Amino acid sequence: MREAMADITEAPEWTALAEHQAALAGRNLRELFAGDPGRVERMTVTAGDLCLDYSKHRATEETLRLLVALAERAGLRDRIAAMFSGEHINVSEDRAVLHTALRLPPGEALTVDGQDVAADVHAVLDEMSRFAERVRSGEWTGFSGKPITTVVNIGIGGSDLGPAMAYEALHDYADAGISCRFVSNIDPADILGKLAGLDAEQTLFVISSKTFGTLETLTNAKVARQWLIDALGDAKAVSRHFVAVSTNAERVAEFGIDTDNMFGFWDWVGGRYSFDGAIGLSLMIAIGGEGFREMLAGFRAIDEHFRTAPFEANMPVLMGLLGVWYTDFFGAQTRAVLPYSQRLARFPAYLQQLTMESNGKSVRADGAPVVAQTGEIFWGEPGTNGQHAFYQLLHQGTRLVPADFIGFAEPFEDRAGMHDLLTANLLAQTSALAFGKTADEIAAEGTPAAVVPHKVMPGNRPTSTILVPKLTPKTLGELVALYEHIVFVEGTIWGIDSFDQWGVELGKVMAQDLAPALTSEEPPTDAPDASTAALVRRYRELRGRRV
Ligand SMILES: O=P(O)(O)OC[C@H]1O[C@](O)(CO)[C@@H](O)[C@@H]1O
Repeated sequence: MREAMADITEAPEWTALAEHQAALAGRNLRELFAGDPGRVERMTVTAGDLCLDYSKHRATEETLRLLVALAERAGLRDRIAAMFSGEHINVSEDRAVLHTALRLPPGEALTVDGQDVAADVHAVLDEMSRFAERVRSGEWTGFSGKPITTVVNIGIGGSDLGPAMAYEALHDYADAGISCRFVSNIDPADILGKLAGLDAEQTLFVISSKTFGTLETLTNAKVARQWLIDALGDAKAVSRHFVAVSTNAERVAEFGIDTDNMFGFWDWVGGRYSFDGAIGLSLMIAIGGEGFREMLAGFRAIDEHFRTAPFEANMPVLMGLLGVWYTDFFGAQTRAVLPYSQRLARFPAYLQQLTMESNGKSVRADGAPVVAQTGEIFWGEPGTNGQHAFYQLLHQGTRLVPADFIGFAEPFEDRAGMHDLLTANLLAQTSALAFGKTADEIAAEGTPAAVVPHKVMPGNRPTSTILVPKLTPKTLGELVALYEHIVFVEGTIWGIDSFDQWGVELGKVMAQDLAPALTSEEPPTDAPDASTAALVRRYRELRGRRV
């Protein structure tokens, strides 16, 4: 039986925040800015290369003081120390949570549960680098002796979203002429689409699965293996074209991949926290070991900042606390993440797993029901596409949607001043969201009275703006670590275990149970409920099977 946790909503700090919210609710951002010339300077914080302006939040100095007090009450300081030192803070699985060890600098020691974790991490990184270099230089060839030109990562969830997002973000740094594709869905359209046009002789498959037991990944991997054998006419080709990333050597061997060509990690790395380790192999092959290590340096810079900066100047702490502020004191349900970079198109999808699989929980770490709302719903699209789709609701809808805007000063390429226009749009949006336009201002422009209410821009809509010099391996690492730690801060306040994901298991088991009923030519037997039974019959009818 775990020790019962205190109810955070009963803490005086929570009550103080609730009272403060009531007092602040009637004040808008125009007022908060007008009465406070030092606001922007005070509400700007840097961490590594990231600069966050959080002045456009419905918060004052007092809000931040109270939020920081809440963090202290929740024991955030000790929790951070516990995570970094390898305590088993993933209580439901009795595991350490050590993704931060994946980016420890060479030479720094960390022993956890009697294991030299730092040495293990660097041994795998070195193996990955050696292998990546062999592929990149053409020394590692396919079965027929030709160099590899395409890497296909097969994985799902954390074994896909991280490397897929990072490859798209960093493909300009792919300097060895090797491109990557990512297959995840069990829908055959995914793998068939990604295999189309590939030259089997020059394709390397990286089968990425922490457990090596995931239905989607193993099924796709089998399809890929058959495709390769059909194309090259020899099953012996598999060993030159398949490598694995996993914690489970036994299953890798069972699948038929030589464990000499397996890159390992450990149960103290959660899937959604893993692409800065071996799960990033495809990315490393594309951008090289050096680029990958630059990315790790970015992660590390934010780890250090998170671990050491005072809460008042700590970017992940401030952003996490503001997440709690809107979720629990304003009733906000969602948070938009709006990168003004086409290269970060997959960043919101990546964050969805990172944040929602981590903090979408209704019980606390001690097994008792949560006492507050948890788990922001993350969503977003790159700017400016979102502006022409859903920003209408952000500006004039009835819901409060706090948003993170992410912009980059230096482009990779530019035509006709497009990059400055992109940035101008980011700045315009955050300003319009914050300060809006009043009925008087609209009427003064000569707008007919009947139209004025439709054009009123209420403003007072909170945003963070993160400005980054350039999208590089390092700054991508910084951005990802920032959100990893935001998740941690929120999870700590809510008292939940942010590192398990039991909620995904039931559906997986039920799908396995249902599959025979769909595929058999015999009449269907049991289904779990009447609706599902009827849908099974309908599906079989449509598929021309006996009902
Ligand atoms: O890497 P694996 O073991 O194939 O798991 C893939 C994904 O499946 C999940 O368990 C969710 O279903 C994720 O947490 C994980 O990232």
